[in-house]
Amino acid sequence: IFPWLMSRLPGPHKKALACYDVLSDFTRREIRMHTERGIPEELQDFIDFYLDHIEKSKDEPKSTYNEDNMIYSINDLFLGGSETSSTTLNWGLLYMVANPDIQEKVQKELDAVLGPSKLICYEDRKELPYTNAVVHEIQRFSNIISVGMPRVCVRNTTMLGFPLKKGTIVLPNIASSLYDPEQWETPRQFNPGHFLDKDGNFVAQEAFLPFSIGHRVCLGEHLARTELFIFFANLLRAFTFRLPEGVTEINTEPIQGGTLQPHPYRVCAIPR
Ligand code: HEM
Repeated sequence: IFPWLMSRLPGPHKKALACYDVLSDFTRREIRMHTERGIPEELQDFIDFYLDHIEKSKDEPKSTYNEDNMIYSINDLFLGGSETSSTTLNWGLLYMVANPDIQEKVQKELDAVLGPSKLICYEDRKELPYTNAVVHEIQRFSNIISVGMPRVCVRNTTMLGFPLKKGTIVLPNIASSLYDPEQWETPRQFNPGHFLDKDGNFVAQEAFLPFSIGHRVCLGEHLARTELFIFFANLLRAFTFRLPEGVTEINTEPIQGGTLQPHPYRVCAIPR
């Protein structure tokens, strides 16, 4: 909120700021490599498109397209796009260890539908309703964001009948939809049945909002959904996940932080 002040105050945030600088240096080097090779006729990636846009809007005095903003945007994609997906998968493996019957059912479905050498793609989810339901339930139950990004009302308004004054800060409570007892049969239990009808077909749910909703909905939603499905299905096709010998307790309580993380845990990945 006060970047100038924060960079001068001592404290643990200094480490985070130093990591951010390392990331920015990496991004700056990538941009330099692009400018040195020149913008190709056929634009290849995000940096090419952004550089092209800086060039096209250079005569617009109010343009916000500049190198600093490009660095912030690229860093946002790295930060928003890496920890979220890996934390969700981290939860997913923990839930599989805690629910070996569900893990086995996913593996049976994968074995029955996919050939052993077939590369798994996102389209396959249509033939794999149970696996798809499990991936959705991992996201619902782990609720990694829990409270979304703050919003400020730009004018006086009402929400669900409550008056809100201009300037009021509103925090979307994502957990309230992911755990809503009126929307989910067993909101506080890991239950892939939340996304299945009585015949075992996948059913999308309106209250499933881990990526939030509206104009500023997660930009990487589609990428994240694709990654989660493909990574999870590949992991369960190749391995069975079990607790190491002698370990009997599983802690599924989250550590509070930027995202809700599982406590560090050990599992055995047994090749199938
Ligand atoms: C499991 C994975 C992910 C979850 C649960 C998630 C969740 C969210 C949520 C709740 C928001 C806030 C939306 C709002 O302000 O209302 C958000 C924003 C955003 N996410 Fe994700 N995200 C995930 C993966 C990704 C990936 C893979 C990328 C990109 C590579 C990404 C990029 C972004 C960006 C750029 C924003 C800001 C959008 C804006 O303010 O307009 N996210 N995400």
